[in-house]
Amino acid sequence: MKIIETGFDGLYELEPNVFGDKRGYFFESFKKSLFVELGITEDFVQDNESFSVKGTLRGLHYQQNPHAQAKLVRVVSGKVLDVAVDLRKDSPTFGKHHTVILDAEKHNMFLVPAGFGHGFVALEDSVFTYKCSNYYNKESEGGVLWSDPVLNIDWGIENPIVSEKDQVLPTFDAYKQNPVF
Ligand SMILES: Cc1cn([C@H]2C[C@H](O)[C@@H](COP(=O)(O)OP(=O)(O)O[C@H]3O[C@@H](C)C(=O)[C@@H](O)[C@H]3O)O2)c(=O)[nH]c1=O
Repeated sequence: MKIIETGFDGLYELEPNVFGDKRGYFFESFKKSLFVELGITEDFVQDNESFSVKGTLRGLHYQQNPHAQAKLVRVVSGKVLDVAVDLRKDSPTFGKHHTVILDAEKHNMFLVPAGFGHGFVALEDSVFTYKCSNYYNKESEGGVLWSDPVLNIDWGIENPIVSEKDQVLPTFDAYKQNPVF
């Protein structure tokens, strides 16, 4: 497993070792002992999967403490642009974001720690899967508006398909008035 630094504390891209042969491929998508060796000690307790048609955008989401979640995300088919925004008010990268293309053919993953807003746009029809270090808790859900110009995220798309809930998330300036991380 190759771990790629992003310049953000706790945020990593991961590239597993993939064994290809005439049948197809094999790789270890999660192995606790290996992650611990890499310094990733999250206790993942829930796995999620979603399917998004090309042009769908989900995010930017988080759960507040004590239900905050680290997420280990990847796509099993298709390709997405994945985005993590640092929402930790005392972080040197507060308000900044990092993007990575998650590609089913590359099998790469993104480890997004608690304290980040997370979202993605499907560049193709995509099946997205992720492990979470805390259970879903509806009352703890929060988010920041994906299109907020203050965040300056280049999603590479003009009119994405967005849920009603995600169209009315607070701006980053509003989040800054009452940060939760
Ligand atoms: C996230 C989640 C949703 N749900 C339900 C609530 C709702 O009825 C339905 C769809 O939920 P949402 O619209 O919030 O799904 P979605 O927009 O895909 O939410 C996800 O977005 C990405 C970007 C993330 O980072 C995830 O943590 C999660 O917030 O699924 C669960 O039952 N468990 C869960 O863990």
